[in-house]
This record gives sequence, C-alpha cells and structure tokens, in this order.
Amino acid sequence: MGMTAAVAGASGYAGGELLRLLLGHPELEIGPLAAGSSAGRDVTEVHPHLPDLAGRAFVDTSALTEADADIVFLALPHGASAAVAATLPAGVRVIDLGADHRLVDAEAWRRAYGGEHAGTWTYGMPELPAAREAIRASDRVAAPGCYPTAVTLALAPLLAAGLVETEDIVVVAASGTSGAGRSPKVNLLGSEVMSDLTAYKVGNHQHRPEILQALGGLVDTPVSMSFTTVLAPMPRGILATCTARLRGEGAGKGTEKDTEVTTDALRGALLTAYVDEPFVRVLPPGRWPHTSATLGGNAVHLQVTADEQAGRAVVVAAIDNLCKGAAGQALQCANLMLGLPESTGLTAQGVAP
Ligand SMILES: NC(=O)C1=CN([C@@H]2O[C@H](COP(=O)(O)OP(=O)(O)OC[C@H]3O[C@@H](n4cnc5c(N)ncnc54)[C@H](OP(=O)(O)O)[C@@H]3O)[C@@H](O)[C@H]2O)C=CC1
Ligand SMILES: CC(=O)N[C@@H](CCC(=O)OP(=O)(O)O)C(=O)O
Repeated sequence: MGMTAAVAGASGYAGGELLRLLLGHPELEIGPLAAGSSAGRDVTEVHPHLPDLAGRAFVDTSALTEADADIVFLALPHGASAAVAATLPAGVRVIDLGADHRLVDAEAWRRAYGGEHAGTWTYGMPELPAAREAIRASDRVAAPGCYPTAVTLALAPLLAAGLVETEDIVVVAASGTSGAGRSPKVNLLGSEVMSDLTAYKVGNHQHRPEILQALGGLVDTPVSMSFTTVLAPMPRGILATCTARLRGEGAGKGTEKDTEVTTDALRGALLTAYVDEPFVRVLPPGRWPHTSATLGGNAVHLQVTADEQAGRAVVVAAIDNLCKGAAGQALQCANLMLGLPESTGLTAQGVAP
C-alpha cells in the first residue's frame, strides 16, 4: 500500500506547487488538502492547472488532526505552523515550508519575524555536509527559505574550501513575485510590478540570519554579509549574485597579480562539492545561469568566476523559488524521511521557453 501525504496551506502558491509534484509522485497518495479561507472550494477553482484534482475540496486545517497520513507538509504563513503541528497525530512526519522552525537562535527569529519562536527542527538542505543523514533520521524538518537555498548553495563550497573570506560577502538577489505568496498586496499589483525593478527590505531582510546560520556552520570564523533583495517582473525564479573576497596573500588589493585563487579553483570547489548531487548543476565555463532554465524543475544552476581586478569571487545561482526554493526541496526531504530514493517524483529538467 502506498504512503499518504497531507498538506496544510494547499491553496497557496507553495502548496499548489507541492500538489503538482505530488500528482507525479509514484509512491505518495494525496490525502487531505487543507486551506484557510478557501476551505470548502474545489481544488481546481484555486489551482486550475491541476485538473486531476477536480472533485477534491479543500478541508479546514483542523481536519488534519484526524488525518491518517505518513507525512504532513505545512505551507502556512510565518507563525502559523507550530499550532497546527501540535495538533497532528504523534509519529507523523512533518515538513514545515515556512520559516517558523529554521533558526536555532530564538532571539534572531523574534527579530526577523516577531512573535514567539516555535523551536528548531532539522534544517532541510540535503546538499550541506552531513545534512542528508540528519534529515533521514528526523521526523520534523524545516525546509529552507527560497533566497537561503540559492545563496547558501552558491557560497557554501567556496567557504568550506577556504577560497573566500568569511567577512564582507555581498549578495544581490532578484525574485519573481510568487515569492511573496498569493494574497493580494498593493506593491504586487500587476500594473505596478510589470516593467519595474526595485530593491526591497534593504538591509533588513528576514532571510539574512538564516543564510548566516547555514554558512556559519561551515567555517570557524564569523560570517558577515550585505544582502539586498530585488523584486523582478516575473512570476517565478530567483537569481542570486553573490560575491566574496578571494583569499590568498594580497587578494583584494585590486591588482591582477595579487590574487592567488583562480576561476579554476573556484569551479573545482563547486564541482567537487556537488559531483554526486542530483539537483545541482555547475554550468560549463562561460555559461551563466538563467532563471527561465530552472522553472518547473528542482535544479540549482551555478556559475562562478574569479574577478581578479576586484579580488572577488562572483558566483551566481538560479532556482525556481516555488520548486527547489520551496515545494521541490520539501519533497526531496520527504523522500529522505520516508526512506525513498531522494529524487522520487522530482526532476532537474525545466520548462522552456
Ligand atoms: N512563495 C515562495 O516562493 C515560498 C514560500 N515559502 C513559505 O511557504 C509558506 C506558504 O507560502 P506561499 O504559498 O507563498 O503563501 P500563500 O499566501 O500563497 O499561501 C498561504 C496558504 O496558507 C493558508 N492560510 C493562511 N492563513 C491560514 C490560517 N490561519 N490557517 C490555515 N491556513 C492558512 C492559505 O489559505 P487560504 O488562501 O485558503 O486562506 C494558503 O493556502 C510561507 O511560510 C512561505 O514563507 C517558502 C519558500 C518559498
Ligand atoms: C518576492 C518576495 O517578496 N519574496 C519573499 C520571500 C519570502 C518567503 O517566501 O519566505 P520563506 O522562503 O522564508 O518562506 C520576501 O522577500 O520576503
């Protein structure tokens, strides 16, 4: 008999992407689908791109208490997950796609999100050192945020290999509008977003502590990072441009010969770290990531160079924020937790054009 997955927040963007993936998953049946204000509506009214769910109605979140599910995905607004998790039957595996259980430091969580910290679950980024084993052994996993997925996977191998300095990292990352969820917001009106690019939450983005926590776990010295997010006029995708000072005697002084770390060394670190990873692709030399190439798939596309004049490594990552940045990564973790092959129901191939 197959295993069953239930979803809270199934009417949202991340929830909808998860349903799309679950429909193609050979080992997981779709159990109760819970929503907030959409409870009672047919799933296809909210997600017309999922016709195979016609006739299925969203239930109220309280119905999950009775759910006979092997795994429950929580795709709820920040602050709402702990109360729902507390009502779930003992022994059921739970993955939180929201931020409630990602941070170890309760004070950092309160500063970023407000309200009380709900606790810390296993961080669900399988590509980090030793993470896969921890996820397999956990029954509670916090799926990483969308920006933290792109930025951490871009920088982790360079920091771990000691090729870049841990301080003075600079990241500018652009996201499509679905990153903000589907509830109507004034700054997301189509007529205002189209043909516009703007920075937002400058110097104050809630994902910075999460990225610092993930990267800080890889090195012995403090990590500092300027992090600027940009809203891009497209529905999906994140492009993170990350730069860090090259290590080595004289690196960063601004002349070519001062720098010891080469592009080949940086590429080598990425290739070595990700050689066996099913969803991370280091692109051939000279080809830079496109968000459009990642859409609909669970892939991360990476490219790196040593900008010797600036004395900095430049590494660029592209992901689909709703797939590898949310639902796909959560399903990757679910496969591990359920003892299934990690890639079950997932693909690294995208949709184009
Ligand atoms: N969008 C993204 O790219 C990413 C999102 N995430 C995280 O996933 C979570 C969901 O995000 P997203 O899908 O974008 O958000 P949406 O706003 O699109 O969806 C929110 C979902 O939560 C439901 N909901 C809202 N309030 C309640 C409540 N009080 N009780 C029960 N259900 C409720 C909504 O139901 P209804 O609409 O029916 O009221 C809807 O199903 C968030 O924590 C987000 O940070 C993580 C990574 C990336
Ligand atoms: C475009 C946009 O507004 N993006 C959101 C991403 C938030 C999100 O999805 O948060 P988690 O990944 O932590 O769940 C933002 O920048 O706040």
